[in-house]
Formats: sequence, C-alpha cells, structure tokens
Amino acid sequence: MSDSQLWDDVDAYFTTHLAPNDDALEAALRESDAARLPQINVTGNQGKLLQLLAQIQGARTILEIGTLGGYSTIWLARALPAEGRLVTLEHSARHAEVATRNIARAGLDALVDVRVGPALESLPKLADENPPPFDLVFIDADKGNNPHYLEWALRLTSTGSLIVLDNVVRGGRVADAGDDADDVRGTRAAIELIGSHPRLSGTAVQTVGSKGYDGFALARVLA
Ligand SMILES: C[S@@+](CC[C@H](N)C(=O)[O-])C[C@H]1O[C@@H](n2cnc3c(N)ncnc32)[C@H](O)[C@@H]1O
Repeated sequence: MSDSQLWDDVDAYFTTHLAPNDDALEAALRESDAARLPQINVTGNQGKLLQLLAQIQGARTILEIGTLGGYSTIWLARALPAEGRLVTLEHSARHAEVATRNIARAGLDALVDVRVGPALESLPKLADENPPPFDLVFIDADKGNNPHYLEWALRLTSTGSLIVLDNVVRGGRVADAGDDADDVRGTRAAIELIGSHPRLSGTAVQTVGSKGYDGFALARVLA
C-alpha cells in the first residue's frame, strides 16, 4: 500500500468516528464541487480541530481570511455562542456567493459576515470599524501575503487570542531558503515573524492525511 493510500485510510477512519460531515457540511462540499470551486478546503478532521480550538479558546469572535465555499467557516461558526460573530474574507465573488448559500443552509447566516474583495483591502476597512478583538484568526488565503495577514491579525486581536496559519509546509519547500516562490517566501516570512515577534508565541506542526503532506502553525498573542 502506498503512503498516500494509508494516509487516506487513516483519515477516513478518524473522520468517520470523530468528525463526520452532517447534512449541511456534506451539502457545502457538494455545492462547492457543483460550482467547480477548487477542492482546497480543510478536511473534516481539520475542520473539527479548528472548531475545538475555537471552543477551547472560548471564542466569541472569529476572523477567517480565505472563505472558499465556507466549509471551514461552518466548522468554526458552530463553535460560537448565539451572540458570536465570524467575519470571513474572500477575494472571489463567485466563491463568496457559494459560501453565503452554504452558510445560510447551515443556519449560520446570522453569525457570519462574508466580505468580498482582496483581504488586504477588506482588513483596513474592518479595522476602521473598531471591532472588538478577535479571539481566533484563521489565515487560509494567498500564501504570499501571509506575513501581511499576520500583521493584521496582530492589530485585530488582543492578549490570549489565537492565530492559526494553514498550509505552512509547501511540500517541504518551506525549509529551503533558496526557494523564492511567492508562497514559500510568504510562508517563511510568517513563520519567522511568529518566531521573532515579541507579542507572539507559536509553533508549527507537519501533518499527513487525505490532502497529502502539509502542516499548520499556531500562535498565541501575548501581552
Ligand atoms: C485554501 S482556500 C480557503 C479554504 C477554506 N478556508 C476552507 O478550508 O474551506 C483559499 C481561498 O482564499 C481566497 N483568496 C485568495 N487570495 C485572496 C485574497 N487576496 N484575499 C482574500 N481571499 C483570497 C481564494 O479565492 C480561496 O477561496
């Protein structure tokens, strides 16, 4: 059996027992496929991890950068209390439309605010609204802008907030200082910013699974 077949089987086992899709999550994936969105959403067990992190965090407010069809949004928004709020930023109007329908079908439209446009334009507008600090920020968009998203996350959070940065392995290229592809440079800059910033304490973990070899970084905002 190949490594990737084994990773698929183990992910299927974990997901079946620990993080099965319900009707709304299943429909979100089905409708995203029907609209030909790329299949680059988090997996079910990763979605459940995000939800657990938000619950452990006691999150009342969540910021997501990179909505796609709203699959991770649904997992995260389900961690919120009734008066909670999730703002999710998406560049593509088509992705945002699909996500908005998926989120409404999941009964979460009162909690979730989908904003369309390049995140680096949406973030200053959001900051101008002086929102209460976000308890959790999930960064999962264009990887070249990761350091900018991290800086914005720092501005929009406070002590104890959690920042999650997805897809930090880049097929192993993250460790290659000579690789100057945009996604690798952006991810390296974000990792190094987490490591050097006086207001951040973080780590990164490599993973395998049904989406292959990958990983994520977590950073806690300090005083
Ligand atoms: C990996 S997908 C997000 C997956 C989603 N978080 C999930 O797991 O269900 C990345 C998304 O970021 C969006 N994106 C790319 N560049 C962006 C930008 N500059 N601003 C906002 N969104 C962007 C893409 O259109 C895509 O929908």
